[in-house]
Amino acid sequence: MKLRNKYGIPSNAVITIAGTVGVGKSTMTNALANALHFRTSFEKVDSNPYLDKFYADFERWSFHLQVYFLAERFKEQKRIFEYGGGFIQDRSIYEDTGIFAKMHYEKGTMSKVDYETYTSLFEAMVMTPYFPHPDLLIYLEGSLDDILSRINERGRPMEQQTPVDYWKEMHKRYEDWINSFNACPVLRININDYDIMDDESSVEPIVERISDFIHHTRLLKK
Ligand SMILES: Nc1ncnc2c1ncn2[C@@H]1O[C@H](COP(=O)(O)OP(=O)(O)O)[C@@H](O)[C@H]1O
Ligand SMILES: Nc1ncnc2c1ncn2[C@H]1C[C@H](O)[C@@H](COP(=O)(O)O)O1
Repeated sequence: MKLRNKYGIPSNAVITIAGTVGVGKSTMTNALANALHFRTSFEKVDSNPYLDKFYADFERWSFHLQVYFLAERFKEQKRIFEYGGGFIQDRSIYEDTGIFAKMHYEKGTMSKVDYETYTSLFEAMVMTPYFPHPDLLIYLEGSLDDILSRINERGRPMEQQTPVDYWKEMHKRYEDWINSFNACPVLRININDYDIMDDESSVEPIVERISDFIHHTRLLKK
């Protein structure tokens, strides 16, 4: 029996996976999409025309990269809407502004005027009643050491060449961000509490938690 039926997950649900770089979002996106027979929405990394340049020179490319990600995520949002849901999404649009753009502005690698332009574009596109929020945001959390090991193990050169302080700053910001995030319901999962790489069946307890969560929050909405 499909796990989706067993746990009564609505076929139109939209679940977004959030968390810092390297924490395991893409891996979780694939595992959940396979288990639930949902479609996936991934962010563009290999074909991203700005990412390498951005890591080589934050100041020069941070605005370009944010605008690129915003456009890509918005197109994905439209695709999800057109299919009528049933998606697992790798990273939420909220992290672009709440983590990345804010961090680069506050660290001085994005100018004030660029940040304001970006923020007003984000608000015009996202903070409207027409933008559907996900049914659930799964927040993956883990220790900085575990995450640094995963970044190294994955081996994207531009991330490995980035100073550890960058990932440390991001890790701290993620914790602060999730503690005040309220755009949609949040399910927090510690990366030490599952092992989907070695044991595919360990996704089932996660599906069960998702089911409890979605049913609870849908009941509250009624
Ligand atoms: N549950 C897990 N257990 C062990 N390693 C994992 C797990 N999830 C992801 N990884 C490894 O961590 C690295 C980063 O995972 P990835 O899913 O690409 O992270 P993200 O999408 O959050 O950047 C990859 O090398 C991946 O194989
Ligand atoms: N909005 C963003 N600003 C800067 N960098 C970003 C943004 N969104 C993603 N990224 C970077 C971080 C990683 O190097 C890659 C992919 O992210 P991952 O968490 O590994 O899926 O893009």
